Amino acid sequence: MTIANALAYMPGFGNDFETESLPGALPQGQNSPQRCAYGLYAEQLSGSPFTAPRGANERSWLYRIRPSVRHTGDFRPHDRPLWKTAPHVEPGVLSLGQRRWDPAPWPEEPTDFLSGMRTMTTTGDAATQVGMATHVYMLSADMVDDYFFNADAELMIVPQEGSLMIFTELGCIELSPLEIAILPRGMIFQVARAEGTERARGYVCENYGAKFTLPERGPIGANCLANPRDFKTPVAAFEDKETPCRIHVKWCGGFYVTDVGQSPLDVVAWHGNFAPYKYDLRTFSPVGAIGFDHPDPSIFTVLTAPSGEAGTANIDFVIFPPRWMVAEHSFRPPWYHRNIMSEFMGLIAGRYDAKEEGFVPGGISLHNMMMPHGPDASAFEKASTVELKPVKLSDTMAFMFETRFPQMLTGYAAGLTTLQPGYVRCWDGLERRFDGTPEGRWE
Ligand SMILES: O=C(O)Cc1cc(O)ccc1O
Ligand SMILES: [Fe+2]
Repeated sequence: MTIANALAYMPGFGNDFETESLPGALPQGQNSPQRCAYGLYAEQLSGSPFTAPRGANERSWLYRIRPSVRHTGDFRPHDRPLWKTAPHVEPGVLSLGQRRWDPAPWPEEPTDFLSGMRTMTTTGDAATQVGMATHVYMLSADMVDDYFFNADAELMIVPQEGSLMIFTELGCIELSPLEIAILPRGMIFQVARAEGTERARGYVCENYGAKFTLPERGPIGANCLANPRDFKTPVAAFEDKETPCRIHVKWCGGFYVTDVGQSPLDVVAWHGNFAPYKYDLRTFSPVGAIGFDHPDPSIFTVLTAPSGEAGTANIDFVIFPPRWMVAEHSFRPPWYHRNIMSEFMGLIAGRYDAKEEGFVPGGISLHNMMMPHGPDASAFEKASTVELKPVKLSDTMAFMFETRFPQMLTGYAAGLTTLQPGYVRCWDGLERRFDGTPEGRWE
């Protein structure tokens, strides 16, 4: 990539930003001058209906070398058989149950961010803007003359291995494991490997519904959890490239490609609040049990994508970061539970406290709607008998895409050789301890 600007970010969540990569490129005092500086075209990108209430109204004004109508031609269908969109129910695949996967095998052929995308689960309906899909990406090649936009969804990218350089219409984001990026619906971008990365792997959540936003903090007050200033939006950067390029589109579950004669990443200046951003998970300030018991994992919500119903998210993005465990006279790991929401989990680094083994970095677990789960037998044994000193849980970063809807497995997910056939055996050791005495039986 040739990028006509430095890699720099502006802090804040949902701010109204302004940035220009050439002096005077951004009009002042108005959006649409009769003639824009540098011969640029003004274009509005709307991320909400024009009439959305102020707090939910998102749009940006882009000042670009060509209007984006010149960045599309005829769309040709393009096959991407491993990237699925809801509604998608694979015949013969059972989605009910508890599942766990080791990291998926790397593709034999080189793949880029688009060809390396493999869908694990889908739910809802992209066309009615409800639900989501989960994917893993595995890439060993850069997008060079290929660009992409996703009309179906906002994208959350959660790297697990390798660093990415994401060049969007509004600027560049360098993204490494323990960071996440959000790319707004419809925004054109390109993904390459950052310097020093040969291959990269991670998780993606496609959010078909309302955009991710910060959860309310309630009685926690004005600070902690994810703080707004730790969200970073890139400054304007543009690519002035007049050679044949392709723009790929995902639209209502279909994939299409169109040829253009130049780079669509030609935005020299922009202002507004519909913009990509990244967030470093290490800046999340967890608030937890400093007395006793184990709170609901919603205390670790980084971002939530609301549905129309209060407190019932289309998606909650929750992390399990390093933290002190100090609860007294308590079983400290997650309790056994059944959840009306469904839980897709990934492990970015280290170990997860509810599972002694078998859940490894790059792996996935799925505990679908109302499916019972909790600590494996050895984690139960250990947590039930350990001396309850303050303990630092370090070297750990798991996350959860939790949705109000059941998640449907794809044929790819169900057929992976890395699907662990004996996962449910991890609870086999949870024997009867009831023997009629208040102490129970602990050998
Ligand atoms: O199932 C899981 O491991 C995720 C989870 C963690 C927790 O601390 C409480 C509930 C929950 O679903
Ligand atoms: Fe759970």
